[in-house]
Amino acid sequence: MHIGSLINGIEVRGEGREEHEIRSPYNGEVVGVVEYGTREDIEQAVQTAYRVFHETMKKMPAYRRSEILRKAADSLEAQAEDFARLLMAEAGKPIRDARGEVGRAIQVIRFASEEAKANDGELIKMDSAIGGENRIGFAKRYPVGVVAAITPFNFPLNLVLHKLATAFAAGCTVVLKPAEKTPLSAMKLARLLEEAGYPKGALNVVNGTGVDLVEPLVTHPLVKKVTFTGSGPVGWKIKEMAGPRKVTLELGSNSPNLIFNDANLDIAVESILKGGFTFAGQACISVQRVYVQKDVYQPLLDRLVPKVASLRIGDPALESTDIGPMITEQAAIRAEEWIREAASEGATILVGGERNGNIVSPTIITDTKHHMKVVCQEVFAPLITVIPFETEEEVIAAANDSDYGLQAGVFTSDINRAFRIAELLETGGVWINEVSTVRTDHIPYGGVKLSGLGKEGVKYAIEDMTETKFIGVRLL
Ligand SMILES: NC(=O)c1ccc[n+]([C@@H]2O[C@H](COP(=O)([O-])OP(=O)(O)OC[C@H]3O[C@@H](n4cnc5c(N)ncnc54)[C@H](O)[C@@H]3O)[C@@H](O)[C@H]2O)c1
Ligand SMILES: O=C[C@H](O)CS(=O)(=O)O
Repeated sequence: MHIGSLINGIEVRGEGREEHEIRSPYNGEVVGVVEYGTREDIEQAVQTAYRVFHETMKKMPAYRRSEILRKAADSLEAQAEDFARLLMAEAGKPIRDARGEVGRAIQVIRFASEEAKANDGELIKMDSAIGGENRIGFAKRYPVGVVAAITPFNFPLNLVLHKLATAFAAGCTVVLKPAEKTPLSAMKLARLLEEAGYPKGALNVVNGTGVDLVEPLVTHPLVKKVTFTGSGPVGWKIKEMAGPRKVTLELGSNSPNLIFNDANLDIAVESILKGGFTFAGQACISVQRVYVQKDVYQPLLDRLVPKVASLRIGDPALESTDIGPMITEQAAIRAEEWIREAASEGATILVGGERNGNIVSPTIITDTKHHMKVVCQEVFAPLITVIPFETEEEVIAAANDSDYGLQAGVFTSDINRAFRIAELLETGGVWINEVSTVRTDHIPYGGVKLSGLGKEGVKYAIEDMTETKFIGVRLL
């Protein structure tokens, strides 16, 4: 696959644009070539998106937007295996996980198709206010216009769709800057959306690095909303750049998962195994800090350690592979350094802790201290820390002692405790008897503290791509 950027339905390439190879994170094979767009491409893309918003999208009825999205979902379903193989190739995602991502992406488009036809406002009970008698009032939502979308490498299809399908459902147009490590699936998706009926220029994609392209994109006067998913430092910098524009930030975390002595340990262990190590832990809600009540601490480890040790590491193309490569060797080296640093300060590596090229073996660390990076920062690697606790108060304080707050998991069979803790955890979402890593694509999703700003989840992302206008009538 050789791609450029997509502006007004035309793939722009050549004319001095730099070529970059996309290589498999597993074996280094060339998977495709991308030509980086320029600042002028950003200018063209935003101008196009602005024109198409006013000339075309504003006139397109909701039922038509819904139909186009439905067609896109059908088309993605028909090409699901091709997309899964591309995700596997460009991101090194094990093929079973890649299929899972495509399955979710199809659902995202279907949710967006339904939401495109949902109510876009509400009637206000005007006479609740003194002076509101004989008035009719309603709040109606309108698309903001041009949306700038910036996306990460780890779910290069689904997280792109959380922005593109929702913007289209809302009636907005988009300029997308996908992760430079995984631009191929984004471009294949853009073509699919155009074939399904997106008007030319409703979706524009400019490929290249964030450093080069994001500042001119998010500061462009015609851009009305910036939606970013990625790492915290970059996200908060983008918010500063974006100034008065609406901003959504979906950032990282070091997700806590709390296991009480009345929990079903088998379910907890299976859930941690999946939630801590899928896609080599490269998910923002990956299980990272596992707090276990003292009397079940050793029994939990006795069950978990052998299962983690037997995860199958290797070629993401194989159906049997559980753990593939990390996205780059640099990312794997960083994880290895954090593990070594913790060990040098007294932490115990119960299993894993080794690196071979881009692959970090699935790792469990105990005897950690709060200040260790593997505890207090986002590890974003196949690594969990297991920490004992005694009381509910103690574990709530420990879980909340974090700069982040995206999702949490709590395992207990005591319904009162479950709700008590759900109220007290400082996170955007809490699961009971499920790990932090689970997300269905229609729930409100987004972090507090340094984990982000605003919500995604199809309906919620659409809301954030609209402005509410009050319209009132005085009855004469
Ligand atoms: N909360 C969520 O929904 C969510 C989902 C997925 C990933 N994430 C987070 O994303 C991170 C991993 O993804 P990543 O490595 O692709 O993130 P990243 O921040 O490096 O890159 C994300 C996007 O930002 C751009 N970018 C990078 N550096 C930039 C800069 N200096 N200026 C402007 N733009 C820049 C990249 O080109 C890319 O498009 C993790 O921290 C993870 O937790 C969060
Ligand atoms: O990496 C973080 C993502 O939000 C995980 S998911 O794709 O939404 O499940």
